[in-house]
Amino acid sequence: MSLPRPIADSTPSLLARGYGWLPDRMRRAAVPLVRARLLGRRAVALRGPDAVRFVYDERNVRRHGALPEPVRSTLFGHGAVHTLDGEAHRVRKAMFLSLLTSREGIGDLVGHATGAWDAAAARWAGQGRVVLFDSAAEVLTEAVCRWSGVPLPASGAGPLSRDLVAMVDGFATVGPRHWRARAARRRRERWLARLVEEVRDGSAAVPEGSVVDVVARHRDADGEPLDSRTAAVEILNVLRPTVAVCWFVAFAAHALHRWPEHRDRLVEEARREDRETGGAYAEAFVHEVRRFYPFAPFIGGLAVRDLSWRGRPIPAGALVLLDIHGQNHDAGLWDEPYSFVPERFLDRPVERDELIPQGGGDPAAGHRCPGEDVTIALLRALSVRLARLAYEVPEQDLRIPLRRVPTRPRSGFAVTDVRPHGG
Ligand code: HEM
Repeated sequence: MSLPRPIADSTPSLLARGYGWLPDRMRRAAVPLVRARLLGRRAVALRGPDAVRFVYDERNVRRHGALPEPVRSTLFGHGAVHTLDGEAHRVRKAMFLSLLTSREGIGDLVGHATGAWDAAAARWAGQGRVVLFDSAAEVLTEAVCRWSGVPLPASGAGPLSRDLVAMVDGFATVGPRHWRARAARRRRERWLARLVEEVRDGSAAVPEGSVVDVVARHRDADGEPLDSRTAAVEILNVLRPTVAVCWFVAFAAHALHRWPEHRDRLVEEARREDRETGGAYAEAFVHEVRRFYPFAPFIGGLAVRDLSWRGRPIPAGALVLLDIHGQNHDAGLWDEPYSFVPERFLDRPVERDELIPQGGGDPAAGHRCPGEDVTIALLRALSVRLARLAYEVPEQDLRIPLRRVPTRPRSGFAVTDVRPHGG
């Protein structure tokens, strides 16, 4: 099977255009399939619920060998669950799902996060200027360490939170941000591998059933425990994305600033229902934050064999991308996709393969994010707290550049004159 004509490599264009690259290409294509060449490899990009089912079918697309080295050395780690297929993936994934989907476990994590937020908010009141992105990252680092059995460093949550943020911030770029991400990963993998070794030889103790305990005792599909470095990689695959919820916290602050009517509705619902962690409206708000604001641009794997998508050939070995950002703004799926309208999620159930900010399909059977319930619960509770917090928004650069991946409000969303109890 061959492509109609040679295609120039689009990697520089992707790096330069960021979130706009794929949706722009899609807009120009007559069919929802784009052909490109990335990192020297043939690539096709798809979108839509049918494409989700196609891409998440392991008979079509597999992950082994698909992730470029710069992404493995920053964002996910070598040997991570993201890179596995078949039985090896299912067994490793079951470990994550057991840790991340129990109602009780999520409730405990949210409790740690709201406790850390309230303590931090009391401190913010005495500070001149607070950058919400950075402060939320510290709150979430403190919470996830307490919850997962990872000892909080004596220096506090700050340096660790900056390393965890760096791993996400530097995966899709060249230059200093990328080198910071690599260094942060090396440092934290070494530190957590030592912790796993100490837990295994009995010189350190962690709570039974905690993330560190479960990962240290986990056995893979081959019956073998994880080597300590891979165990560290997987512990980081809980810590790092939990802290990455700070991107959505900054976006939630941005939304409440641009469209303040949502603030009253969040506060009013929490008061009416006596639910500190928010109700149906808070959940709809969170879904809209995850849909509307750009975070993960796309996911990808390799075509297992010669495939055909809507009659169009995809050669074996091609990189198959699912256009997450584009699908979350597809006018065929969402009315007025570029308007921020949480109510859209009150009117209809969330379809599994339509809203895909954290991947699609069934998380147990494929690679969909196992932390989606955690993300929603954390963001619900913190959005309500954010809505209740009184503060001023000083002059700053709140633009969200689409060329930067991952993006965020340029200023990180700074606030002043914080009054924790609504002034
Ligand atoms: C900050 C918000 C988050 C976003 C935007 C996000 C997004 C994603 C995306 C796009 C994927 C890839 C899906 C695929 O490859 O098909 C993924 C996978 C994953 N996420 Fe998340 N995630 C978030 C939060 C979390 C949290 C809170 C955790 C854990 C505490 C988590 C743990 C994971 C793991 C372990 C995987 C790999 C799953 C697999 O390969 O089977 N994520 N996430």
